[in-house]
Amino acid sequence: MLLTVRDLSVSFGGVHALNLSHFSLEDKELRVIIGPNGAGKSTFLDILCGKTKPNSGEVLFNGTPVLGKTEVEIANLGIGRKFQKPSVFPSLTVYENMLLAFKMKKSILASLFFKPTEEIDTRIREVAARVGLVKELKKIAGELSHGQKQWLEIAIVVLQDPRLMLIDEPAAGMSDEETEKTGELLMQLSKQHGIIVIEHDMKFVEQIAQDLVTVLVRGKLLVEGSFGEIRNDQRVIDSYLGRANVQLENF
Ligand SMILES: Nc1ncnc2c1ncn2[C@@H]1O[C@H](COP(=O)(O)OP(=O)(O)OP(=O)(O)O)[C@@H](O)[C@H]1O
Repeated sequence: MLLTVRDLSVSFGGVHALNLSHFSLEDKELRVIIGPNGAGKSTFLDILCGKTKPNSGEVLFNGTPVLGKTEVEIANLGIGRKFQKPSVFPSLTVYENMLLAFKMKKSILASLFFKPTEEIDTRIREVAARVGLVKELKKIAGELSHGQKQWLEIAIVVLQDPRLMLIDEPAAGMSDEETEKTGELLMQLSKQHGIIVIEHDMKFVEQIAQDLVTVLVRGKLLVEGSFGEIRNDQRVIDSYLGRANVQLENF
């Protein structure tokens, strides 16, 4: 198992945000987590990357305990996070943004004297090709389309070469074409990385859910199953698919 989670619990001001009895992910598995607003999906990813400290529980990443480690230590262990909100530097080029992914791995002093090597250049071009941004490398990131910005964010996570990528709503705000391209990209990436994706767009979930889908409701695991099982599960329909925040257009 790449990731094993037991009895993970966190509350904010007395409100249980997450109470997850178990969760596990295989190496190179692509898992989609769905659930209504406030179900604890982002909180779960926040705990996995060290942004939020749980009250109790256990998280083993490749056999190593994660809880208690800092965000940097967890990133160095091999867990990379892409947040929903774009965080690329808009005035830098795509290439420069990607270069920063290498600089940020170094100490402040070392980053001042950082010189891109041919190896780094090759790697940037290789990852840019994978996310479909080769022609945009010299473009200012602020001028990219919304979808391209999201792919740049994914590229930056990929450049850190994590064994596990945590991705929050990658298709939010994307056109149908961009959404489909993102799905193809994630499926490609899952050949090399374990991936956990949070998503509301059910058409997109259907495209990428090749393995299990996990449904969280009010901080708890409601059910796990294939996309087909989840879609027809009455408990999932009652607590999520029948509700307003799920994106079911064209579904
Ligand atoms: N930093 C925080 N302080 C206080 N309450 C929080 C904090 N983060 C999350 N919560 C609460 O914890 C619960 C779970 O929130 P979370 O954002 O994890 O849900 P979610 O499933 O990701 O929802 P959405 O689909 O809307 O993003 C909610 O009740 C939320 O208000």
